[in-house]
Amino acid sequence: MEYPGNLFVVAAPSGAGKSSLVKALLELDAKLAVSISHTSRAPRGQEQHGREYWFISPEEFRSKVERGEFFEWAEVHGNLYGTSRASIEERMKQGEDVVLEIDFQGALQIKQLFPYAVLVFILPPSWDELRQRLTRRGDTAEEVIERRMANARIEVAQAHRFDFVVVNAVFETALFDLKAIVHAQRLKYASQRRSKSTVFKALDLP
Ligand SMILES: Nc1nc2c(ncn2[C@@H]2O[C@H](COP(=O)(O)OP(=O)(O)O)[C@@H](O)[C@H]2O)c(=O)[nH]1
Ligand SMILES: Nc1ncnc2c1ncn2[C@@H]1O[C@H](COP(=O)(O)OP(=O)(O)O)[C@@H](O)[C@H]1O
Repeated sequence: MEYPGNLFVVAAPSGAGKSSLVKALLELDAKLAVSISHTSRAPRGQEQHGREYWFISPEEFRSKVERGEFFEWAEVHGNLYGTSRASIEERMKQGEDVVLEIDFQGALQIKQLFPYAVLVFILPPSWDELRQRLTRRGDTAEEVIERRMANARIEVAQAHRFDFVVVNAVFETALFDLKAIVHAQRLKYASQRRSKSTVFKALDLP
């Protein structure tokens, strides 16, 4: 499948800082939009239906899977998550850029479907720091933290299948790396079209 916009996929073990980094990236870059996923997990804290996720029941999720409404879906930490076609197709058809913040299984499914998608894996600087971030966030029970730490080892073992790996030690440095990846991809894509105006647009020099 091919659409005219760029597609960026960001994955990371839980607590590595993916949501904070993508949020900061979106604030800096008005041309990027994040896709809102569907999930069968219950909302946490201040989360709102249609803002962080579309929260639906496991039964609704399964019937959407059967109707072929997802580009990809996966079970993560015991809950179901998926990227619906409706959430990104329209935007991509318009040639706009989309970021998917999903787990590594979903990222690899997206790469099969959209070989031009740019896959970025966010790494924590150490296992200890990952545990501390999960604990500091304060919304995750101790036994859940243990499960996430165990999953993190499985997830990090897949990092070599990604196009880029960004280490989130110092937040601003990791954000800078992400910005560089987005910029480079835009430029590469624009130059493939061999038009000066698209190259200038990608460089923010319209
Ligand atoms: N495959 C897939 N994974 C998703 C999707 N949406 C979120 N995830 C992943 O599901 C995992 C759990 O997310 P969440 O429940 O928000 O918890 P968090 O890891 O603490 O932020 C994270 O790795 C997300 O990236 C999706 O649409 N598809
Ligand atoms: N570079 C960093 N240094 C220290 N803490 C960070 C850094 N990046 C993110 N955090 C913090 O770590 C916790 C997990 O980040 P979050 O973005 O929720 O992770 P994820 O979406 O990957 O689960 C949050 O409390 C966040 O503020």
